[in-house]
Parts: sequence; C-alpha cells; structure tokens
Amino acid sequence: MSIEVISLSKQFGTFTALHNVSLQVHSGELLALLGPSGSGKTTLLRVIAGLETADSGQVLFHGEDATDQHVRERQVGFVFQHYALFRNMTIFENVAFGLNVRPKKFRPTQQEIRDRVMKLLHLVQLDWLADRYPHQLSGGQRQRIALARALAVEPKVLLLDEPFGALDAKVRKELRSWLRRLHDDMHITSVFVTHDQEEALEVADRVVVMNEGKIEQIGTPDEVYEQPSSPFVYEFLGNVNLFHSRLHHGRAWIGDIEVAAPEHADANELAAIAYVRPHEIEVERAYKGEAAMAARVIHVLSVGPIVRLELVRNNDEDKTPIQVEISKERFRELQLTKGDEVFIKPRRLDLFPSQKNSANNTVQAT
Ligand SMILES: Nc1ncnc2c1ncn2[C@@H]1O[C@H](COP(=O)(O)OP(=O)(O)OP(=O)(O)O)[C@@H](O)[C@H]1O
Repeated sequence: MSIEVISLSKQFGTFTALHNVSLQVHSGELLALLGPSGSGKTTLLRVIAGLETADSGQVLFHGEDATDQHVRERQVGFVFQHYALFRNMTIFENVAFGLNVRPKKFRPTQQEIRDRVMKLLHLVQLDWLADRYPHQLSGGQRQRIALARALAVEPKVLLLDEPFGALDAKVRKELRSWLRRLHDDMHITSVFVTHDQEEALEVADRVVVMNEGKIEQIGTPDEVYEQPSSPFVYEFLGNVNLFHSRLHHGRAWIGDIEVAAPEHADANELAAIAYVRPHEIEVERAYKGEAAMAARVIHVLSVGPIVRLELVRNNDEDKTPIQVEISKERFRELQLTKGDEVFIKPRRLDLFPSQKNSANNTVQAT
C-alpha cells in the first residue's frame, strides 16, 4: 500500500504545525520522520492515520483519496511510545483484542483468532508469554506485544510514534534491528517517528528530515548524511564543525586554506560557512608546506577503534573547539597528547553562503 501526502497544512490556533508538506511513501517501504521536538512529525503521522484533520491538502492510500475516510476505514495499525496494553487482559487477550471486537460477521472464529494470535506472538518471539499480564513483562517485551497487537488486524499500513522512545539504549538498539527484520518479513508499509538520528539512519529505507513544520530533505540514510541539502540537516544529522569562510569567483578561503568552489563562480566577496564532518579532517604533526590551520589539542577521548580529538585554532578569536575523529592507528602514529600543536586541513567540506542558506556544494579541499 503506497501513501501519498499532498500539500498538507495544519494550524493549531496561530501556530503552523505543518506547512505545505508533500511526500510519497512507496509500498513496502520503511520511512522515518526525523526532526527535533515540535517539528511536526507526530502531527503528520496523525493526519496520515486519520486521527487528526488537516486544514488543507490530501492523503491518498494506494492512489485513492483517504482524506475524508475515518480512522477505522484506513486499515492502519499504530504503536505509540507508551505501551497502551490493557492491564487486566493477558498478553494473548491483548493481541486478540482487535479481532474480538469486530462485528460478528467480520469476526474470525475463535480457532482462527487463536491461530493468528499465536502466530504473531511467535513472530515477535514472545509466544511463551501468552498467559502473562502486561505488568509481568519488561518494557521492550511490552513494545513487541504492542506491535503484535497492531499487526493482528492485518493493517495495510503500520504507523509508529517513537515506539522505542521510553526504553534504554541497549534495548532500543535490539528492537531497531528486530523491527527492520519484522518489517521485511511482513511486506507492510511503515512510517515511524523518531527524533533519534542514529535510529532513523540505521533502520529506515528513506528518511524525511523535518524542521518547523516543513520537510527539509527526503533521501536514503546515505544521501541525507553524506549530502545534506541545508545547514539544518547538516547540524541535525551528526557532529559537524563550522568554519567561517569567504567565497569569491569560484574559490573559497577558510583561514589560509584555499579551495575550489566551482558552483560559486558568480560569488563576489560572499561570506559563507564551511561545514566539515569530524572524520573529514586530516591531522599532521608537522607543517608540510601546503596551507593548513595550526591548532592545539585540548582533549583526547578514545572510543573503541576511533579517537576523538578536540582542538582549538591558534589564530582564531572564535575558540569553539574543533571536533576531529581519527583511527586509533593514526592516533598511535601521531603520538598525540593534550597540549600538542598540530596542523589540520579539511579533506571535504560543504559551503553554504551566509546570506543564501539554501545552496550547497561539495568541494574537495585542494
Ligand atoms: N492539539 C494541539 N494543540 C495545539 N498545539 C499543538 C497540538 N498538537 C501539536 N501542537 C503543536 O504543534 C507542534 C508540532 O507538534 P508535533 O507533536 O507534531 O511535533 P513533533 O515533531 O512530533 O514533536 P515531539 O518530538 O516533541 O513529539 C508543536 O509545537 C506542538 O506544541
């Protein structure tokens, strides 16, 4: 089941929660809505579900207008952050609930319900908990049951709002890969809301980055991470260093470093910000003749195979630390300790003119 969202807008009083949002969810896709708190993710999900009405725009399910369809007719399954299991029902009864409340003529037989529920409990690997009550389960187990319950009515679309938000980091990670496998097995179309970049990048086929009720970028995890289309996406997705820069006739300067910026051939003394990921910075002990920035090591943190360095530039009034990531091997070669002087150079950077924050171009440091 594909979903198409066309020019959705939604106001709450004078506040614009969604501003002309359009997007396509392909059949069988797992799509993440990612953005900071208040960016409109939940509102968009609720409009798709039919739990909220938009002021304007349309939602199509499999090409058919569902805008005026009631939530029950849309055949969507939900899972929310806080497990909404019925406390006085066993796990089995919870999962069977959606089937048991169907009008008699649409209700499967008790044997069919039993088979379907046990199959789902097996799928979420918790069939051994069928007779327990929700309070006897861990948070992660309860979320898996919530998912089994959502799937019991065979929805065409699964909508998940921060489904693992209330769980600790380790359980979250486990459930992430488990959700991915389950999604692939079920051939269902799923949309999930998260404010956790890692979760979105790891699980989703495509990521929709939202900010202030608008879509900033839609792309595969690689696309949004490697080619952010705006400073917002750059800063929201992972660590990034910002350097003040100057653009002029297709060249850019960051301190003494000059790089080619052919996309800005028309720029005439334009202020810009250069965005550089921590792993895209080369570190040398000694000055090697080519332009580089002198900096001092102020902090060293070893994390598994990676070493994170914090540096400050020598000739810069702005003392914001520069984050650098190098391999442990490279760190050993350099034999760095706190206080050492080094020379750094961006390997790859993206330039966004300060006045016109929409254009971006990847350039190779020369
Ligand atoms: N029923 C409502 N009445 C008034 N304002 C609302 C209502 N629902 C949402 N909003 C506002 O709309 C904005 C978007 O909310 P929404 O819940 O969609 O954001 P979100 O991106 O899901 O955020 P979070 O990650 O915090 O859940 C917020 O500023 C919120 O305060």
